[in-house]
Amino acid sequence: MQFFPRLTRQSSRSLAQLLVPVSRLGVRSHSTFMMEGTMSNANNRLRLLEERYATDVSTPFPKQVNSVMKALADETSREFSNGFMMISESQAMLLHQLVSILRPKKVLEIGTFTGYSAIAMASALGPNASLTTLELDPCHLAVARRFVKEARLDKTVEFKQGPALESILELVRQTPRPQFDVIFLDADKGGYIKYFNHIMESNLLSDNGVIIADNVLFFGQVHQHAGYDDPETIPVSKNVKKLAKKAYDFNKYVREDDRVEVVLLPIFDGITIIRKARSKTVNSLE
Ligand SMILES: C[S@@+](CC[C@H](N)C(=O)[O-])C[C@H]1O[C@@H](n2cnc3c(N)ncnc32)[C@H](O)[C@@H]1O
Repeated sequence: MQFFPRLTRQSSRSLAQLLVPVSRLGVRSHSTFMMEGTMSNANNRLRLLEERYATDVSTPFPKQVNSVMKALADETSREFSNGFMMISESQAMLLHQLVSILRPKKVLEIGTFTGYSAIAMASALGPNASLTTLELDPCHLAVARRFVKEARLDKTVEFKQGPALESILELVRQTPRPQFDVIFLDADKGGYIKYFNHIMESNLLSDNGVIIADNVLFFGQVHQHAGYDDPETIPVSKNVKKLAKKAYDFNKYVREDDRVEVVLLPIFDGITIIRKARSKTVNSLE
């Protein structure tokens, strides 16, 4: 049940090369690799190097957004003490790739922060497609708006400021009621079950749509709630433990909900991909 790859005997020779301060790795902070202080683990350092390698050999974002995204990531890491909330570059590349494959007409993001994931997804949308993103904090939103404009995506991205639940209810009241083909769930972990239920009950997810829920292995702590003891566990704050428990509850909840089928991927900080169970879709033959 290891999230990070274990070092083998052969790879241990290169361990010395990995024992460098994280600051010298030239990486920015993000949610994938935990907060400072948990970086003492050699496996984590290996993972950071792999992340850099992975982005190097992946197709960069389209030219018109690439430099904007770099500037946004730099500013977020520099100006926000909680900059680690932003997804990593390779996770952003994955979202961009998924949107390119799925070709959604409508995307909903719950948890904008400074707009990094919104730009990653919106820059993959086709003409006439749109992304709506929900954010509580006006300071986060101000940065997001500025960079979305800079990326020339301001006609594609719609922002809604306020508690996500209120914005979801506002969407439910719209006529016609929108349906989303991709929903990226990345706000307060304690709200995940509530948001998921409103999405399902109000039919905000299209029949072939997907919900992508982030941080479902919250800082490597969630599996421990399920009784998977990790002898190398790193002490974490009460708050991290509390939020991990919320992620644990969400994972259990969606797994037991027969309206949906789910797969939890042990990549990044854990992502779950959720779709409607075939028997529950309008076009079902059953
Ligand atoms: C993990 S960050 C989102 C990161 C973003 N998707 C990215 O990759 O850059 C979570 C965001 O959700 C926002 N948030 C927290 N609680 C919220 C709520 N109840 N309603 C709306 N947004 C909320 C936070 O202010 C924060 O900006």
